[in-house]
Amino acid sequence: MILLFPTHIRAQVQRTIPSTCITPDLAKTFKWVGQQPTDPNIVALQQPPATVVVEYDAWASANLTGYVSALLLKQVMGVNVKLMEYPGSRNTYVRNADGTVHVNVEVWPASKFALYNKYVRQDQTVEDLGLLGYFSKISWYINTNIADANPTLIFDSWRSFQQPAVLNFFPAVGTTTRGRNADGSLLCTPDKYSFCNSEGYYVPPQCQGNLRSTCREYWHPDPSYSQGENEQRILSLGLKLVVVYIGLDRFEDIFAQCAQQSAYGCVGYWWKPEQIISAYRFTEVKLNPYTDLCYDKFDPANVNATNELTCDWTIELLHKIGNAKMRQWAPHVSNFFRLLTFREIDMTSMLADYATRGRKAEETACRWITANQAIWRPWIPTPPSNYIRFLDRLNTSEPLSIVVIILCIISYLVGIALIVLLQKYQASPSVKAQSPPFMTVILMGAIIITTSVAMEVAAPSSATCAARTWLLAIGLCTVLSSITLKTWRIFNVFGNRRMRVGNKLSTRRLMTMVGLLLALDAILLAIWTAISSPAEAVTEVSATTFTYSCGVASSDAATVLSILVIIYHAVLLVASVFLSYKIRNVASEFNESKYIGLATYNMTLACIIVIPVVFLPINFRAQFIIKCILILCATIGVMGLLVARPVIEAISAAASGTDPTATNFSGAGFGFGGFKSRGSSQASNKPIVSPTSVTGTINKSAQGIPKGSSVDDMHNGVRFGANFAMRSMSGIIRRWTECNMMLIGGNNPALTIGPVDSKTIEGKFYTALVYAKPLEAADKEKLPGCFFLRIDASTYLVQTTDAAEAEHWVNAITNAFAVVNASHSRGGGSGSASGGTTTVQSGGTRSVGVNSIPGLGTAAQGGGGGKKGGAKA
Ligand SMILES: NCCCC(=O)O
Repeated sequence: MILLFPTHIRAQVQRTIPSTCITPDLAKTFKWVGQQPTDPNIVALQQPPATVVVEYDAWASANLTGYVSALLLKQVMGVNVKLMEYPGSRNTYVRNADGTVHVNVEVWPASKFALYNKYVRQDQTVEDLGLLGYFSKISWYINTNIADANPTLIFDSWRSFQQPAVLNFFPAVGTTTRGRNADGSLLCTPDKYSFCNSEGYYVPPQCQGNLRSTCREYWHPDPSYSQGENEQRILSLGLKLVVVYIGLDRFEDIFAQCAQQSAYGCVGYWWKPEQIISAYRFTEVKLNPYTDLCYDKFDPANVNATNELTCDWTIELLHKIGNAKMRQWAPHVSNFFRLLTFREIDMTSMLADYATRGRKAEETACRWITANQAIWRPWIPTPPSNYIRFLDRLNTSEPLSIVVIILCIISYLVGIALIVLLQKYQASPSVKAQSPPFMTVILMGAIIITTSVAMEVAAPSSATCAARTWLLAIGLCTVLSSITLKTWRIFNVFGNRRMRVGNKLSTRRLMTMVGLLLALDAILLAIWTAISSPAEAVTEVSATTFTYSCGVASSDAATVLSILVIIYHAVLLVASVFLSYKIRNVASEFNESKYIGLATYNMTLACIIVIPVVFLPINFRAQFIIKCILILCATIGVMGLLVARPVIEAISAAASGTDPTATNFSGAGFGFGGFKSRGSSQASNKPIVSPTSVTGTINKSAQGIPKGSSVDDMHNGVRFGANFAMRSMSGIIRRWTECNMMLIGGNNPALTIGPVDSKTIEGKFYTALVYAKPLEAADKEKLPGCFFLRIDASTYLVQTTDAAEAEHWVNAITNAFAVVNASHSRGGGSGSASGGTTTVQSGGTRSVGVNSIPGLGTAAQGGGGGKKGGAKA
């Protein structure tokens, strides 16, 4: 059988459910509503869903059943009910299956077996919620008065409608106005019901053409009710009737009006139980008794002469149907509808009340509820044990919150202190080299992130939930975009050999880019906020406790937006990691790739842990502390590695007087600022090379040489530098150290570095793998007179008097070690580095050690002046 579902274009109506019927005191006894615990921490939560849509189809008994169930659900069980009246019943299975409605309280099954099989048995998208309790039957009725007024004629048999003498009492075709849909179209049109003609009538062959005037009107409220059955009966029984579809809204009045007079007859489709049948005088028309066999020959989709229907309707046992998933998401509502049953007397008494007391279904339903508590009381299920749950929320005075608040305060103080110190030391090379404007922006980002963590302590609400996400995202974007763009500039200036655009990447330009990235982030966040509507949401903690956490509307669009926001920040994070990796070998004062790498590693690790922790179903306190501590550690780490480190270097340099920008230096320290004013080099003592007392020797040789200057001893092939400043290019805090340097040329070259402070630290003697390199142009301006010295794998910055002096040393070292370095590279490569280094005792009295000159890296331990490994001394 083909199932046809005509489109219902008559609008459905939402009915208002009164809020006063059951007294609050009575409702409270069922323990679903009105539970007001004295402890303010106990909150009674209704189970989802917030809204259950109850359908009833537009006739009186269903209207009453709908109102009784809606009033009880709303007022006794606290469920939000939307009560919908539908004009046609046939699509109720589709509506229940797709969730447009959740329940239909009164379904007439006889004409819907095929639908039942499809949706309940096969698809299982609709659930049979059981019998409603009262019986029903559809019939043809005539007004009793016409039969009483004409006792010689028989009106109440189907055969009467083959008799012209009887038919003469009934309205001629076209007398009664046809019903229309809200859009003005006729109720029955051929596109929706194949049996109807374009005039909106069903006209059987025995009434077509000239025969039309011999036929009379048969009144039908709606073509979707018992679809095709009336039409096939008229055809199969050869009745002289044309079906007029009047519409349910007018049918009752027209039929009741007919019942109250005897001048004309009317025959139409109606049913019991129903109020007009009991309130007015109607007589059922006798049809052949119902048999299954009789209905087997009927096909509602094909009303024609090849099919047949000649018998009566069967008695129907009405039932309830509902959306199959309701059992999971609203078990208490599903249980209520399973238990809902009315006796015959309940419905007939309600219909009588409805007919006689103003036809207001909500009032009749309320009167019945008030008078029949004993009947409906068993329908109300007992609330589940977890219906009332304790609210367990994070308190600002509990230890976890206090720990987070203290960490936030520390983070704020570190951030603010660093901003102040940045201002103070902005001219110091170690600070200046890292671009103070970027460091300030990074600190501001860190402070914004800290604020987002502080918001975690505040109770969730629409405002705090949105603020947490906004602050975290904007803070992250500020930090990451600053790091990325700063690193990008270094990459382009020093690392990217193909694209030298360094000069174009001014700080102002890069700051504009940071602003653009932030603007894009803000746009993404604004769309995310509009679509996701962040707000507090109930989260189960246990069977008896719940908490409020931040949640978002669950929709595909919201998920996509959340993923986009995460991807946007992940891209910035990956970009900063990638660029810091790319510049890892750039030998520049600007290069802090190691620290950027460490900072981004911290942040990546925090994200890798925080994101799953936020989504995992773990205890909200554990979530809170893990999330806050990780974010704060990463934030403080970023401030420490990228800002505090150069600031501490600057403070340290200023304190020791080795800050090249310092205008004054203390007597104990070494001031590069004073170099240039110390005059020209002058020859003095000839250095004596002795492996056993190198430091003492070069320090003796340094006496009398102006600080920072060099002398060449051409006779011995020695170049001597006094009071240079040296600093490692690696290490967290890189301090300048004052030292003397002696380069010995010839077949066995050697570089001796001796600390000026020879009483407390030791010197070194290098015989191979010693390289020198000039600074990049950008560095030269900031660090005048400096060159890079690479010994094995460690790189140092050495500052001499001026650029010419630095260049001289670069050339001298490169030339002196050219042959030895080449043979080491060919032979053992850099692995032989330690073999080229001998640590010498200071003053011949001190023991040999590692890290003997702070800031100059680690030297292999050597004997008292002996050479080790592959060194070619
Ligand atoms: N009350 C009559 C309903 C008939 C039908 O649902 O088709």
